[in-house]
Amino acid sequence: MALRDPHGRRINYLRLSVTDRCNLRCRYCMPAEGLVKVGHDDILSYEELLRIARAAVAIGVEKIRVTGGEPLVRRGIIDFLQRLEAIPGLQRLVLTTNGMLLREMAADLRSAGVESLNISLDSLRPQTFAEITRGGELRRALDGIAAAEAAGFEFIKINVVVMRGVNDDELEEFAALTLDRPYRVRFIEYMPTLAQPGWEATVMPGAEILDRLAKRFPMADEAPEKMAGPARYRRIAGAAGLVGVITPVSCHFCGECNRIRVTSRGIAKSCLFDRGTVDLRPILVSGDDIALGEALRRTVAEKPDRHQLAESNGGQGQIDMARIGG
Ligand SMILES: Nc1nc2c(ncn2[C@@H]2O[C@H](COP(=O)(O)OP(=O)(O)OP(=O)(O)O)[C@@H](O)[C@H]2O)c(=O)[nH]1
Ligand SMILES: C[S@@+](CC[C@H](N)C(=O)[O-])C[C@H]1O[C@@H](n2cnc3c(N)ncnc32)[C@H](O)[C@@H]1O
Ligand code: SF4
Ligand code: SF4
Repeated sequence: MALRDPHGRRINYLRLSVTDRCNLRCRYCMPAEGLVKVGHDDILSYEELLRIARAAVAIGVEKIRVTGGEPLVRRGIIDFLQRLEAIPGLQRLVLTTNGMLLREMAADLRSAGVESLNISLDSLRPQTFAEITRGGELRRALDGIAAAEAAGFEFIKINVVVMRGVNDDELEEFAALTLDRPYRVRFIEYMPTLAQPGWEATVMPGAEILDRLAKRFPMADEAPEKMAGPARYRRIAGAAGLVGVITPVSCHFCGECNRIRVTSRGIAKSCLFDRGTVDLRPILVSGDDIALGEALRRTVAEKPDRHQLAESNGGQGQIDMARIGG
């Protein structure tokens, strides 16, 4: 029977963070010095992550998105993904990455059974890219995307966090990438996850982004994909790919929320912004996988109907994106 939360939403999607480490330090996600490192013993083993994934599938999860930190920096990730993909009942295994290691790993990800990739890319200009990521090399990210295509990943989703005054002058250039490539370029509203007074000035609302693009390109709405996340898409006339917006700040897409999250430290979260959490570690130690499923059901039962970002959390700095995985 389908898994539903108390608000009647069907929950079939788990975002599983496998590490909080990262090879970049994006300004909107991490402090300059990085996060206080969690010891290897505090991070769940692959065996434990697999038990959680199996328990989740047993209660109704059909799609798992592996995330981080940066998931590709964890050693042994390919073998783990292969085992994850083999879980009976799991329909879709997908992954979000910053692309830095795709040049070396894209082909193995494909063979491991990862169905599609979401790749973060916030600028097409080397200097802006380096500023946002605090030292990242644009060439590596672009080579990573090319390697993913060469490995057979077809509909690559490109995540662009739009920040007014930082990269909002590149919207049209990003949208133009979809003209002859089948990318899904998604413009994401910057979320105030780190303490930042005056964060509102940095957010460019999705509606404004679409208005800007409509001035330059003729576009039509596209139907959402199955088991999809929060992006809403349009297609520029004649384009191979799609442009989309993800609007966590200006527009509540919470009414269609379909997901729960588990961090690499074994904390199940009912909502990206909510502090209602269930610690899975004591249950993992007990070895009782039925209880693990029950704990995940409790997480679903605690899902709020929507986030309170605009009302309460904004600029307070309590959302640890790199640990939660977005
Ligand atoms: N507010 C909110 N933001 C989310 C949620 N899920 C993803 N996001 C944000 O959306 C952006 C893109 O996330 P991705 O990891 O690419 O995943 P997605 O777009 O949800 O995934 P698919 O639709 O499965 O491709 C990130 O900035 C996430 O933090 C959510 O449930 N709530
Ligand atoms: C936390 S990252 C983890 C996966 C991987 N390291 C990556 O960057 O794709 C997942 C997504 O969250 C997004 N994200 C992180 N902090 C954000 C913020 N403050 N506002 C909007 N999106 C954010 C990133 O751009 C990325 O697309
Ligand atoms: S957004 Fe992704 S790549 Fe950037 S610091 Fe956060 S985890 Fe790392
Ligand atoms: S903010 Fe929370 S309730 Fe809203 S879509 Fe995201 S996870 Fe779901």
